[in-house]
Amino acid sequence: MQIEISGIVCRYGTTPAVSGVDLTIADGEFLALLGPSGSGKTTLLRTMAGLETPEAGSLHFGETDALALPPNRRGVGFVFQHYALFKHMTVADNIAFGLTIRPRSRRPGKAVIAARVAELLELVHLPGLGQRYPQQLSGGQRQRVALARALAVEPKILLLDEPFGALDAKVRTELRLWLKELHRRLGVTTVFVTHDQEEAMELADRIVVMRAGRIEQVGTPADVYAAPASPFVYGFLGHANEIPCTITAGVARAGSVVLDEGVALPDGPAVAWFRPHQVELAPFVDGPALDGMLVDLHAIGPRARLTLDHDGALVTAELGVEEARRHALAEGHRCRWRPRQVRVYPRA
Ligand SMILES: Nc1ncnc2c1ncn2[C@@H]1O[C@H](COP(=O)(O)OP(=O)(O)OP(=O)(O)O)[C@@H](O)[C@H]1O
Repeated sequence: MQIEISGIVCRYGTTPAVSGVDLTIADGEFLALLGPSGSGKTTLLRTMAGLETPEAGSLHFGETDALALPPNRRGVGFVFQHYALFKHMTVADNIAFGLTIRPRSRRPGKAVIAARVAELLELVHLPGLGQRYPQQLSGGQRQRVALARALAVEPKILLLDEPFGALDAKVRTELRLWLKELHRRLGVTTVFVTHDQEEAMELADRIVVMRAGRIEQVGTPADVYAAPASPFVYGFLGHANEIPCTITAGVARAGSVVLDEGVALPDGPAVAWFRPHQVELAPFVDGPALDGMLVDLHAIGPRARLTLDHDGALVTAELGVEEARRHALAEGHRCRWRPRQVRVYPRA
């Protein structure tokens, strides 16, 4: 089911939460809403579910005006961060819940519901656990039950609000892969909220980066990572370094080092951003370098992480442990370095 969001504005009292969002989500797409706390992700998701009413804008699911429908008529399945399972019901009854509360005319018979529950338990890899209660399951298992419950009513749209937020890192990673596979099999249009850029990168077909109630950038994970539209997006997608630079006729320089030769910005001061793995240490084959004092050096598995003090700004570099060893580095040493690649933005 395609989702068409146009000019959505939401406010809590006088607090703006979503300030004019336009977005088209394709049928079958897996879309991540990514952004810092308070950027409006959850409010936008809840608006799609019908749990918030926007003060302006329109929302269509296919040709249908979704805002004209109550939540239970929108054909959406919803999963929250904290497994909102009914504690006094078995896993099977939890999963069946959405079907059993349907009006008699649309309610399937008991045998059909039991078969559907068994099928969903298989789907979420929990066969045979239907008679347990939620407290007899691990956190990861409870989230899978929550997902099975959301899927029971065969939603056209699945809305997930930090579904793995409360779980530990290992279980999160497992469930991510599992969710990706599930989405591939079912093809349900899925929108999920996360503030974890790695989760968004790994799962989503497209990422919507939100900031203060607005969309800052929309694109595939590769696009957003390779070409962040703003320093905000750049900084949000992973560890980032920034150094001042000067632009002259489209060439960005820091000291005598040419950082980029094709900058579409006017002459004058600007800021060059780069990632730790894009830092190169001398000896280079050729060319000038920047100066830095090594203030910290430690290895994390096969990678070495260095912190350089460059004119009072701290720059993080990351290289292979072997390469770091070849440079015979030690804290307190001066290094010559340069970024291999940068993105240049106007000075804020
Ligand atoms: N029930 C509420 N009452 C008043 N203000 C609210 C309410 N819910 C959210 N807000 C405010 O609306 C803004 C957007 O909140 P929202 O929860 O949508 O952001 P978010 O990006 O999902 O954040 P998080 O990642 O922390 O969940 C914030 O300023 C928040 O403080």
